[in-house]
Amino acid sequence: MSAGNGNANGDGGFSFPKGPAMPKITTGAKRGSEICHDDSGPTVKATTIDELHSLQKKRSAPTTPINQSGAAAFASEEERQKIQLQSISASLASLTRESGPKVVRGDPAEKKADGSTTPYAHGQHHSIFTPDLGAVSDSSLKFTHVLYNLSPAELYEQAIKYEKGSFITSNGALATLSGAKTGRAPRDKRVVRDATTEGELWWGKGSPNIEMDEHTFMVNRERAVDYLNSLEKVFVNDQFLNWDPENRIKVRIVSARAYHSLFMHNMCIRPTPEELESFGTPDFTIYNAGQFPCNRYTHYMTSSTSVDLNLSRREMVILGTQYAGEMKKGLFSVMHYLMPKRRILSLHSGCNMGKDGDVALFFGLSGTGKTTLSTDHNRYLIGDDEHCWTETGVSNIEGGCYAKCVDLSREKEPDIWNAIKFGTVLENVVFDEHTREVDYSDKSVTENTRAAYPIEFIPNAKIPCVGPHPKNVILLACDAFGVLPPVSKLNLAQTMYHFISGYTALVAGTEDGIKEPTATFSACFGAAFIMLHPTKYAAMLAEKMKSQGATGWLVNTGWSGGSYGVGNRIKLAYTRKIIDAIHSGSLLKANYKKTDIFGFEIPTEIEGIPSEILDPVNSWSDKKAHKETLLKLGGLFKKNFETFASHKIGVDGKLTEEILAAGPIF
Ligand SMILES: Nc1ncnc2c1ncn2[C@@H]1O[C@H](COP(=O)(O)OP(=O)(O)OP(=O)(O)O)[C@@H](O)[C@H]1O
Ligand SMILES: O=C([O-])CC(=O)C(=O)O
Ligand SMILES: [Ca+2]
Ligand SMILES: [Mn+2]
Repeated sequence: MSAGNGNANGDGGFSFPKGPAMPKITTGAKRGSEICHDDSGPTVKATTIDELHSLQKKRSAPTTPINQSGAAAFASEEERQKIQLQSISASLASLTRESGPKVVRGDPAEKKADGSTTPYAHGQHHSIFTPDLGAVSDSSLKFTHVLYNLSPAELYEQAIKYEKGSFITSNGALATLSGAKTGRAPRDKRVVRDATTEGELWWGKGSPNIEMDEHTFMVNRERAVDYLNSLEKVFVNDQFLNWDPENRIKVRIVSARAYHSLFMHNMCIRPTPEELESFGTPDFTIYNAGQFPCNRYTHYMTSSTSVDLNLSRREMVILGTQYAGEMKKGLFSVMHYLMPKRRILSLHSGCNMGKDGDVALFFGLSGTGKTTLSTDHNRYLIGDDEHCWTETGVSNIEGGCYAKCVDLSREKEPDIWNAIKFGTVLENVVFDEHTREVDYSDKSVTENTRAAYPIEFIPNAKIPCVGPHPKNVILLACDAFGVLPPVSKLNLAQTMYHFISGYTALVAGTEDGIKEPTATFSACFGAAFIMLHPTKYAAMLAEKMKSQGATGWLVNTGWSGGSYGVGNRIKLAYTRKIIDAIHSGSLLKANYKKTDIFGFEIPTEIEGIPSEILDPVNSWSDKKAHKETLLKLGGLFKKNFETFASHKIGVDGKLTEEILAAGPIF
């Protein structure tokens, strides 16, 4: 038994040997022979642990001095915050009861000095707003905490503390789950049909606008608002849409999840502190109560999901789906209504620009390659999904990108790979439980795994995200039939024909319920989001392409050598070479031949690509099957176009005729 060591006693506990007291350890007694060195470095100023913690966080000062001369001249920061909260309280108001909930800024979990977490209206806290009206319901007795435009770091903490399924992956991204819905639910989208929208919007067969009445909208709005107000805290994002300063839209997103707040932080344009100070009233508000279902006893509700757009009220309500893409695409629908009113064309397209200022648009349905191909290391990225084309050029609507992650590889898509880092939202991906390394090939949750990141995460993003008029208009189709050529040069009428047709073989997953590629036609390469008749957008596109002398191209990013199941998807590396040849202008100078049925002009050679794949018939071993499939697809195009045959496109009757003649002929 050695002195100084504890001994196990009979009870399995420890006792110390009695005896002379241990010699006291002294330090620094003899210079040069210390056994323990003195630990008395500089000490912290705090005397209690709470005080120490209070030192850690520096208070955010008002970021700019209050502008006394400008329009937004507030007496004090306190008053400015009060006005801001008043505006948020008004946004959250139940329209059948009180004027708005009591709101307070900050995290309810953050204890105040006196240990309380609930603020009092007459307390000293300066970020409180209490409406004057008396309480007529229990919800008006409580406070709703507002987490206003939180930073990514704060949102990470909120998500990890309070939202199941939130994790930090090894690359620093925030992995989240969107719940039962992992794609948009277009069948659950409703648009209010009222005196104004009745005549303005596209209704009926083929239209994405399934009508609902104003009253039903209010029922759902009340449901969403009551749900949000019942929570201890809500997230509020005040942001912008559209990089064109003259056509910027102010949006407010009220949501219940840090995931949704961070997603919109990344996807919308982030205001500077100065811009936020003078934000004022939003032009459009989203109420995202996605965790809460809609009530199926409500008229027009055919499932427990409802995504409702009311253009007159400038509001959108989300019930029964947590898939964040609904917010992004809901706002896009709004832009598809607002912009054409200003003679601006809104486009479901990616957009990038070369070193010499040549701009290309990439149209295509979900999964056809807009994000993948517009993210090009040799070009400036203007945006990956939603743009406007004005009298002066193009502008991105969004402040971020939303990339598909299925089978993502560092080697094939390095810029997207590197954009997945701290701040990025990673939806529905699977990762190693220990290392937190993401396995992008794992589709256990969904095929439609996504990364949402701010556009500046792409190194060659063009900030501000605007550019001159497009030179090339590239229509992307992922042809599961494998009969469309890898690239075709189109004349204007053909470009319009294919723009209105909007063909692809939908890649699994983005829209709820679709599991395998199937042929789809979606007008303007985004019928789910347009608000007016497709010919309205087509006429504007024709007019702009004509006046700018832009060239149209159709690029098949889908199958080659046979249909889905027999052939293979065209190598991304080949598609990139094709796109390079379009950008450089070399493809315009190539030799062309005309194809049967579709009458496409196809190049006979492109540098870096085996020439035999340029004409699909060469890559099919079964020539008869090829011909049959080509005719089958041609038939599907014809049938789809029937509904447009009776519509005049633009002012020029001649163009309409040309467009009708630009489809497959057999
Ligand atoms: N030849 C190819 N060209 C383009 N993309 C390809 C090709 N082969 C495979 N892919 C894959 O197809 C997917 C294209 O998806 P992308 O995110 O670019 O779609 P998107 O058009 O932006 O759709 P959404 O509107 O839904 O965002 C990517 O996962 C990409 O890796
Ligand atoms: O909206 C989404 O979920 C993804 C997308 O970009 C599209 O489908 O076009
Ligand atoms: Ca995309
Ligand atoms: Mn899209």
